[in-house]
Amino acid sequence: MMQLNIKDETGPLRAVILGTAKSNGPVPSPEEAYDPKSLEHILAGSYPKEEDMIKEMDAFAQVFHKYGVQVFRPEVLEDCNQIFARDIAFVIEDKLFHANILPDREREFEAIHEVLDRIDPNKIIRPPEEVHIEGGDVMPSNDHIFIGTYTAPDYKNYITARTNREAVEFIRDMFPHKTVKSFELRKSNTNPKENALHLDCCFQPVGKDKAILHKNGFLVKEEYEYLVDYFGPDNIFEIDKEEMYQMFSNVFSISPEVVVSERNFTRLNHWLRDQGFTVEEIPYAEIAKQEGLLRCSTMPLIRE
Ligand SMILES: NC(=[NH2+])NCCC[C@H](N)C(=O)O
Repeated sequence: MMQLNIKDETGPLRAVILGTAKSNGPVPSPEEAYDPKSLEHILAGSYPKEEDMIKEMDAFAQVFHKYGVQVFRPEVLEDCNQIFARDIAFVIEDKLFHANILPDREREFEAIHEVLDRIDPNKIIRPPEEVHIEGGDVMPSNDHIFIGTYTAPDYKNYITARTNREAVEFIRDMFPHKTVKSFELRKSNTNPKENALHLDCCFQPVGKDKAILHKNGFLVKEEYEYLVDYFGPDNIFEIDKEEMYQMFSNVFSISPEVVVSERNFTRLNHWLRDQGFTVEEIPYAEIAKQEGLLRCSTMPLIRE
């Protein structure tokens, strides 16, 4: 049996699910897109090629190998986009939550059965149907859990709004001893520069006390300021609209000292090194075209 353990975003990683770009399917039609950045590339004829994305994910797997992390891959389903393992499930402490994801993406969950079979069934939890929640919006931080959400009355008009009010209440009930703090995120179905698809598209803790943050991703000023206060203004790396579009906040921590980042994120990688981090740079610009990056492609199972 596998003992799940996730308390934060940066503890030393021991086991992870890494998505796969194999049999990703044909280029979707504009109507099939469920995020504005994919839509942009579908319309421009620059949608990423499977072979290029496979290479990028191989480079990511190599880094895990280098650090001795146990890596699970989903079973490859035919013509199914399984890159973003983050959203289909998430682990908090010793429980794995089966996300109530966008119906277009539901098939992806069954493909992680190799991992599910190793987990005590009592530790696998499926929230009730009315709870919409995806792992990209959920971030445990020791005695806190941060959740990205969208609760305005036009929620159902946004295919980019994936985590609802019921989800915040559900997580609160599950973890009564933790502070569950929610953040209203800016949503756009058509403009990727005005869309924080998930919380990890505008915010990401790094190390023990630092964070990458994008102000415009948040709809409520006080909620953004809560995070600035939580980490302290000097510990925040604020990114602009263009950097958020490139997904600067979607890097991935292997430990409090080691961050995997995209090789073109010059300003961020420089800052990280200045702060004493080891930065493992890999190419991930093709996958970035689908509005997800490194954190989105992983689903951590065990951190120490
Ligand atoms: N955790 C994330 N930010 N995941 C990104 C998922 C991107 C994917 N195109 C979607 O719209 O579902």
